[in-house]
Amino acid sequence: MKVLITGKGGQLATELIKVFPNKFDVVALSSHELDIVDAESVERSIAAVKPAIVINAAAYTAVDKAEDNQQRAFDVNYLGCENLAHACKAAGCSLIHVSTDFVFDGKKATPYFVDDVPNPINVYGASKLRGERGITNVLEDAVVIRTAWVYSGTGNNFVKTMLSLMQNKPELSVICDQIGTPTWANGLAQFILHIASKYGEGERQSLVPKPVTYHWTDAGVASWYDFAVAIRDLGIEKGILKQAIPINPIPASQYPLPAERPSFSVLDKTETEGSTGFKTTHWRHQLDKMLDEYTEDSKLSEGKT
Ligand SMILES: NC(=O)C1=CN([C@@H]2O[C@H](COP(=O)(O)OP(=O)(O)OC[C@H]3O[C@@H](n4cnc5c(N)ncnc54)[C@H](OP(=O)(O)O)[C@@H]3O)[C@@H](O)[C@H]2O)C=CC1
Ligand SMILES: Cc1cn([C@H]2C[C@H](O)[C@@H](COP(=O)(O)OP(=O)(O)O[C@H]3O[C@@H](C)C(=O)[C@@H](O)[C@H]3O)O2)c(=O)[nH]c1=O
Repeated sequence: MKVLITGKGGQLATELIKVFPNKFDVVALSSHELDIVDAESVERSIAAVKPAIVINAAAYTAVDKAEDNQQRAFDVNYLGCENLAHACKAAGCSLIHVSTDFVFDGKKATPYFVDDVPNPINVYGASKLRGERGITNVLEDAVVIRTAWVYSGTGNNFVKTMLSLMQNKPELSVICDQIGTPTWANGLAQFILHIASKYGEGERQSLVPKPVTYHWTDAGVASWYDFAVAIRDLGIEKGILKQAIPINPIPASQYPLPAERPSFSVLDKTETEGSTGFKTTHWRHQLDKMLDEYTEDSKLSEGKT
């Protein structure tokens, strides 16, 4: 089965390429090869590749920059999604799209259900919500997967930022009153593979009978502070870090940023686990595995093995 992945080079696309087995004919295209904002580019690529499924891993993910680049954030995260949905509909292929916990305002104190009412509090979240709706309004068998706090060995993310700061700073202050769930991009890619594998199981050649939204993160709950402490402690244990620098828990009010973030954005996965049969793994266990892989990859690139 042919699968087209957008956003090649990003964290998720990189892991998707790794986890999809050979029985899938995977074509991944970078933003230079397929610009999702350009409707013609989208139509051309889908017509040329003829995929059964498109996985949209392309997005504008710079949360703070989006506040000043609203137009670009909406172009990529909304128009780009609509372009993909229309092209998939015309070509008769299915679309798996990835969205975010930042569609919620964070005012709940218990995990968000799929049908809780979204109310984004920053430009990035608002653009992603428009993207979700742009897709589900057009495509009958769209799959939208909301995830959160994604990290991997590729690109920019909290884990790599923390490891770098922990090697260069005497101490760190990290927000303790924003609560969510870290998610290893590799686990998310495995979940997407599980969903893609269901293609064609039903009567129609489609993924699902009607548009569906899943919540998918790793299991458990953490503040950015908890996450930073785990990164430090596992970093020491694995020899990535030489010393354990102090980490001070601070409120978000003491770390002002251009974009406001939800103070609580844990996603409830029980419905997703029940309907897909795919189980989440605790974030700390996933972080442990990611750091092992990261250490191995660093050794390889330094020619130490
Ligand atoms: N990172 C996170 O913490 C979270 C991410 N998500 C969602 O998960 C998905 C994957 O995120 P992640 O892998 O982390 O993102 P990355 O920022 O790592 O990668 C995004 C990719 O999208 C590409 N891209 C940007 N604009 C376009 C465009 N116009 N056309 C085609 N490609 C484009 C980028 O290419 P280039 O570099 O060339 O611009 C890049 O390769 C996104 O939908 C994101 O919103 C959800 C929750 C958390
Ligand atoms: C570097 C640093 C960050 N922080 C805080 C700021 C922020 O609230 C939090 C995380 O910062 P980041 O900029 O890495 O993450 P951020 O861009 O907020 O991450 C979000 O990205 C988008 C794409 C999503 O969809 C979300 O799910 C979420 O993952 O850590 C500290 O408290 N201390 C520090 O030293």
